[in-house]
Amino acid sequence: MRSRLAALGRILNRITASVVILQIVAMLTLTLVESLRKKKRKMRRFPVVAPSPVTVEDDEVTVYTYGEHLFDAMLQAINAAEDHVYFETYIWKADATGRAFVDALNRAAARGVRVHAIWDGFANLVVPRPFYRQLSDDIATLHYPALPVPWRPRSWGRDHRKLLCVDGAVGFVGGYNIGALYATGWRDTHARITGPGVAELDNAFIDFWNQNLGRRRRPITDNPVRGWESRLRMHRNTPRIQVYPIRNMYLEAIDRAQERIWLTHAYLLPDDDFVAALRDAARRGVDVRIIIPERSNHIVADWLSRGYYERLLHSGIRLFLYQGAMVHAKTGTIDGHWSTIGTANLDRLSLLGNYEVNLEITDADVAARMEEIYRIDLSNTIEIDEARWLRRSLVAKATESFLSPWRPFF
Ligand SMILES: O=P(O)(O)OC[C@H](O)CO
Repeated sequence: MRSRLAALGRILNRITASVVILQIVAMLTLTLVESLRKKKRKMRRFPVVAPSPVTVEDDEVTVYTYGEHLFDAMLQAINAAEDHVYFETYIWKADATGRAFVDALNRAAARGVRVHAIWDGFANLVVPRPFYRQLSDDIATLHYPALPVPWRPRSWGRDHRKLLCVDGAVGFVGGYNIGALYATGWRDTHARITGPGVAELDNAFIDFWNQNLGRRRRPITDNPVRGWESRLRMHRNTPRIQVYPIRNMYLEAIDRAQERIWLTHAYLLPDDDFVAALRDAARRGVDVRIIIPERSNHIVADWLSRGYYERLLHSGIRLFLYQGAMVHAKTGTIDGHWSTIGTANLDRLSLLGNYEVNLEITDADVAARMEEIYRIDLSNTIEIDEARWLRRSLVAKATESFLSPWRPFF
């Protein structure tokens, strides 16, 4: 009996290993085919909204939806810096845009501005090290380690944040990484803040820096004063202390919604509770819409994401596929009151894995701007029709199911 069980165990192990290998082969094949197709695909223009500031109490919030506009504003802020620059990015490409940031940071350091720069090691594995060596020795840097300590799960999170703070007077946060492709080819969203709300961003940067001093870095001793009742609040996922408030921020806002929940997300792989919250909202009559890229830059993520569509559509949630360009935004706006612009995707890596920052704004004027942007984005989408979606090919359905066990890894 024991030997039969052992034999059965061996067979099961082999089947499991074969399925896993097949899944990996399938994902690699999809990625390879897509990368060949991508080379032939032409980038298309997409509608954008000119940035203009919205007043929120003593702050001003400007929403950026086009990379060139944003990068110009960021470089302008660095060029005008007099006291300090805190710069943090997930991806920092070694191209013309990346170099423009190196040059601006170097110029700021050369005129005596205190400059700190952080970038993620894993996200930039393909970027040649000499690129970062162009940064002046006067700049305090943190190349966040590419490899975590395997036996310390708290070290597994990537630094997925995108932040810039200048002189405590102006700050930027949102989905944009630094690179030429993002300047013109991707539709993303970032916010620029001026006023006391910048302290929220400063504080987020300083905490991260001071938690990662290592042996050679000096702490930042600034202590930005943050208001208790501000309409602008920063939520920070911090794996090191096992705190992930961004998921909760979304769930709470979704739970409050009475009229509309309009989300735009690059990668849609929500957990079951998140899906349940959206479905509950749709069932109580809330207009729930999600804009997602028709084709993102990660084809495997797209296939995993498609596995959710049926359930979402069936509950009355409307899905809109963004056409001709990668939409990389991580935003939401609810009921004309609440908005968020941040770095967190709707996937496990962002909601329960990485360092992330999301700005939560409770303000009708900002929500109106976000809705205006949403309507413009909608004009560049095609809505998924539930009946047609149900008729998609059997191969497509099988691929979605076959890959679905990998969702928790994204
Ligand atoms: O991780 P994100 O959301 O900054 O997106 C980055 C792209 O996926 C890079 O391939």
